[in-house]
Amino acid sequence: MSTKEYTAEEVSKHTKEGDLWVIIDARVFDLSKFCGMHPGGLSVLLDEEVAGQDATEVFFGLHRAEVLEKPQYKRLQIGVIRGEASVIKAPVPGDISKVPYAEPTWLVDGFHSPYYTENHRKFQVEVRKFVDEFIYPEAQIKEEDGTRLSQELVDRMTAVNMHAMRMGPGKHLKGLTLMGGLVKPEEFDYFHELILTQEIARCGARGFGDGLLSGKVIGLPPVLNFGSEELKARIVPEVLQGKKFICLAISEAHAGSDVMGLQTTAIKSEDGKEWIINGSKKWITNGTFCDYFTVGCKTEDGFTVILVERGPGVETKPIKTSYSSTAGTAYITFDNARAPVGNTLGEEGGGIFVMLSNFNHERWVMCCSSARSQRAIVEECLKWSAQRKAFGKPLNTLAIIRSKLAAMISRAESTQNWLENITYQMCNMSYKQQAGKLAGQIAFLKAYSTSCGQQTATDAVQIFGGRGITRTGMGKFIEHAHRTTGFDALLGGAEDVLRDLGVRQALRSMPSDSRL
Ligand code: HEM
Repeated sequence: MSTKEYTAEEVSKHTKEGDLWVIIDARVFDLSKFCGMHPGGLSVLLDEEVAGQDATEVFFGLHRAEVLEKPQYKRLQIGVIRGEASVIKAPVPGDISKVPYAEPTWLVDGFHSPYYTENHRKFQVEVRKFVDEFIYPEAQIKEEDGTRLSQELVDRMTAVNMHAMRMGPGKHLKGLTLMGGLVKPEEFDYFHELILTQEIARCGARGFGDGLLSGKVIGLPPVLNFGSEELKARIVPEVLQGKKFICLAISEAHAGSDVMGLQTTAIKSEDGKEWIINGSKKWITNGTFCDYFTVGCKTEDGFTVILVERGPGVETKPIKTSYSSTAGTAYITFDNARAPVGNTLGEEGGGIFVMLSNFNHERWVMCCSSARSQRAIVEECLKWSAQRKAFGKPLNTLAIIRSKLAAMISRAESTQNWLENITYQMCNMSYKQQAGKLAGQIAFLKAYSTSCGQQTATDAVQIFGGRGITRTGMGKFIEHAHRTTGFDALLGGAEDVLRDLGVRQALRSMPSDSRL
């Protein structure tokens, strides 16, 4: 990048097609060759308030700051304005945003939290750097081109044992070096996991977020908690090292939230050594590229969960959903597929228990990312409404816009605060206590956070106008959030089902001796 100095007067001499300069944030750009290729057209650049002038305000009203950081545009800069300094800072990997409410309060200067230790804080710093440097750039590319995440990124995550950390605290972390030794395996708790999940959610790429092996986050726990020692020894290390991939295959064309309505069957072979599985599964995240499938099946004794390996009789086809195919969402058919009886997870007929024990953690993970995604939208709206002018004034001078911002901020803050409270309970309750006491709390929080997320996305579209429904440019994250918040609201249980579950749990523990 050239640091050659110019005066505003020198720049003002270059105002024609073929000889066109502009100033943006004290930086001088030569657009002479580029102006014919400018996606916004030539005429806007030849405007007398733009050509040869300081176009900072108009530029930032129309482009995301990252445009100037792209190599093909960065090289258009030929110098700087003498005696002036740039004020708009390019984001540095790992930075904490200074925009109000863009970060949860525990990361904001001057705020305190009873929940996060020094170790959580150090962990957050390292995870954010990792995400900004390695995950964010790939997320943006893959969300668009729809291809599967790269093995290079999988391996980078393995090097710091991120796949294992995403499974939460537990025995599977024993002996592993986490984040270069920053956290001891026995100290890793649900707040570390919350941090990890929320930092990844900042990428604003919902399909990629699922493509980043979220199938493993929900598909591996039944193996870890209910698989035989032999099965775990064979499967778990290669999955946590990113060499093999696993997903959870429960929902079907026939039934989703109604687990007992599932129709995929598993019957024993004549010699009793194998399961023979027939049926289909739908909307299976990561299914297109998985080696292992944690499958819910109807068996003689009821409902049983079985680990099926990719092989004869197993076929996966991509399903086109409204988010990116990088998520690997699949329709899976099992036609006389076989799995050893030793691959049964939990008791035969005890599949409901296996599933239910999985749901709390799965839903809590979704709450973590939903809370953080909402906050990212709040940041986008605060920035946009400050830099965009309408009727000659910034958008945020309009009371109706401020009212929408108030509602968005309140939703993001309340979701995060409730989430942190539940996370604290998880850190302090036994597994059994969590199952008994937190299923309702987590179900309510999941329904609450995803309904907040949907409302915030809808409000954000109103604030961004046409850009909120445009896949590139200023409103690209708003368009994306609006198109994909519905996934959060469905996966892991539809909102109404979860609210009802929460109330039914509460009713079960109503004291019989209480009266008005
Ligand atoms: C270094 C200088 C510039 C570069 C590299 C540049 C690049 C771009 C790019 C990549 C887009 C596509 C949309 C996006 O990705 O954000 C765009 C759109 C646009 N640009 Fe520029 N631009 C420059 C300067 C300007 C200036 C000075 C104006 C002044 C009016 C301008 C007006 C527009 C308009 C009106 C659009 C269409 C925006 C929309 O569709 O919402 N550009 N520009």
